[in-house]
Amino acid sequence: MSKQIVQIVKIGGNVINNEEALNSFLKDFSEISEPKILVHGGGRKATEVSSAMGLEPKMINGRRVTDEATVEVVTMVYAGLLNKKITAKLQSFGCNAMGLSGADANCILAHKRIVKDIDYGFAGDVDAINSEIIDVLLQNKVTPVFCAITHDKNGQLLNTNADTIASEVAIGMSKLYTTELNFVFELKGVLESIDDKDSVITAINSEKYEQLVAAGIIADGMLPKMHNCFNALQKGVSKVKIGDASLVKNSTKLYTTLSL
Ligand SMILES: Nc1ncnc2c1ncn2[C@@H]1O[C@H](COP(=O)(O)OP(=O)(O)O)[C@@H](O)[C@H]1O
Ligand SMILES: CC(=O)N[C@@H](CCC(=O)OP(=O)(O)O)C(=O)O
Repeated sequence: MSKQIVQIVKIGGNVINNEEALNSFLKDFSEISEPKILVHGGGRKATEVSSAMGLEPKMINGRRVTDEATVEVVTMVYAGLLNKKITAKLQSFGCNAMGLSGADANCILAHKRIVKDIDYGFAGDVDAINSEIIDVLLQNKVTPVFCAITHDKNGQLLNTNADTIASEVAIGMSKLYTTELNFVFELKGVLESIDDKDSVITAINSEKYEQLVAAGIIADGMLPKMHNCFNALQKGVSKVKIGDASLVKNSTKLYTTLSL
């Protein structure tokens, strides 16, 4: 018997910061009939709040350098304000959402990110997804809403790229379901030219990806996003798409599909 489909949708910080776009996206998301999981970022809001508090935001290769003060700010912004706001909005659209960090029910276990020559501070890389507990929620028609905060089981919270969380949750759930992963952001897809918002590259495989990186066409936050897309495909996720909010409504043919 074929496995049931679960839709994993990741929403980025630029859409979250636009109240109208966020409401419209969440309404469409709540209408997805299959079991679904939402993962949200909020990097833009965290940058605003950090700056207002006199902390200088620093990103390297699309990831935030997270010192002790910053991990407190991002926990307040991601696991507090944004996670609860999104959950409440989903409830208003009739979607029984439950907002979670990776520490809740040990859903997402991570370790401090160690990369040669770069100290990212309290940034996390994911080790394990508690797919059994997530499945209990799905079986009870509860929609998990994950923010970008994980933990290390020693009491340390870790700031974790939300694209990575989406991809790891999709991989983890692939044991039990056929998983489809959708990255929703403010553009229509991966663009050939960042100045031409309609120049969507509709299909990218691993070879094309390497060419696009070498040519500098894929940069900044798109680097970890694409890396996560291919990681997901290699580890059992069935479909990966990148596009704007119309992706969840199935109302557009213009988006990027990834393949190995
Ligand atoms: N070729 C490209 N196509 C689209 N976006 C790109 C490309 N290269 C770099 N980017 C940048 O990547 C950003 C998306 O990454 P990020 O900000 O991390 O997304 P999200 O909003 O999902 O968190 C885009 O806003 C854009 O500025
Ligand atoms: C370690 C790291 O980079 N964490 C990210 C988590 C939030 C995120 O990914 O938000 P977007 O999806 O809106 O970019 C950050 O703090 O920016």
